[in-house]
Amino acid sequence: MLRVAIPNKGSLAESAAEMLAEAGYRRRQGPKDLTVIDPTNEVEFFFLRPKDIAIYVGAGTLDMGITGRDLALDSGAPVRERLALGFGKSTFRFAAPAGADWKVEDLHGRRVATSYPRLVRDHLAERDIEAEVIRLDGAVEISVQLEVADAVADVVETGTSLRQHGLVAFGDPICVSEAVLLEGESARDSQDRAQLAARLRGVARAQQYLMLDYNCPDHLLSAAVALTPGLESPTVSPLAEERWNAVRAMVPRKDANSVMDQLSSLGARAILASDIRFCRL
Ligand SMILES: Nc1ncnc2c1ncn2[C@@H]1O[C@H](COP(=O)(O)OP(=O)(O)OP(=O)(O)O)[C@@H](O)[C@H]1O
Ligand SMILES: O=P(O)(O)OC[C@H]1O[C@H](OP(=O)(O)OP(=O)(O)O)[C@H](O)[C@@H]1O
Ligand SMILES: [Mg+2]
Repeated sequence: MLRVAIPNKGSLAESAAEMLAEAGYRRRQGPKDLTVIDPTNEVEFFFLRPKDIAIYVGAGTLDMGITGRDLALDSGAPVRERLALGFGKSTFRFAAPAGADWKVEDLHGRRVATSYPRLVRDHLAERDIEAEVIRLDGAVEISVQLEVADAVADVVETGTSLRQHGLVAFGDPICVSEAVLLEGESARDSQDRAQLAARLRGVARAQQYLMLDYNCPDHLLSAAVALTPGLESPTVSPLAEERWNAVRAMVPRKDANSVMDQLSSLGARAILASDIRFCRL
């Protein structure tokens, strides 16, 4: 039976559980359950702290795990990414009090507070910057105000937390992160690992697209098809109304509104977008 770690709480827990349920796996019954066996799919899930997941997978006691790329790197565990999952996106950045033009070199001889000490130490060491790294468990942004640090390195999603504490990010991102499916660095591939990865890929890819349906007269069809080429090519079927067609094509979710605007200006009608829940592409 494949043994898989997933986050039991925190930012990634809900989306990871949703994605696995969409992929056809069994959910846990209660929020305190630490394991669930899915006999149909022959998988046992372990609900662990996201920070610890790479350690279990790296040690080989669990076969695969879902956690953040930044957390996996910070753990130093011997793991590799099998698949990026497209949620839990964030950057991991240095930040310091607003009003000065901070550069990474300015951290030399200063104190940097973070919950990701290995990631920060490695990044600074690569640049020959000697700074004192102060490890905190959370609420890192307040540490400058409370004078235990001169700067921080923390997860930035919207940037609200930094702004609220008078901090500005500087330097290149230390890490661009998202949730990932991990496996041991030297793990041999197997059918059950491949199946979990393929199913999660099916959900992750589906979430990147929408299905567009619209009606279009013959004389606009080639222009409309150029706007919605689909993956291979769109499905075009005749409508009962003469010289009209129904067109169906997948479009990248991020482009969907702009494509719909363009189709509408072109003269397409009844333009509908719908979610694709999972797929095999
Ligand atoms: N807004 C966010 N805040 C924190 N982590 C985020 C955010 N967006 C994405 N993440 C990712 O979630 C992971 C951190 O999850 P984790 O559960 O450890 O922290 P948390 O959400 O701050 O929860 P807690 O502090 O309650 O344990 C990292 O991979 C991080 O990049
Ligand atoms: O850029 P933003 O959208 O503001 O999100 C990033 C913030 O959210 C997280 O904190 P969380 O609420 O998890 O608290 P913590 O720092 O105690 O973990 C993270 O550590 C940042 O502080
Ligand atoms: Mg946190």
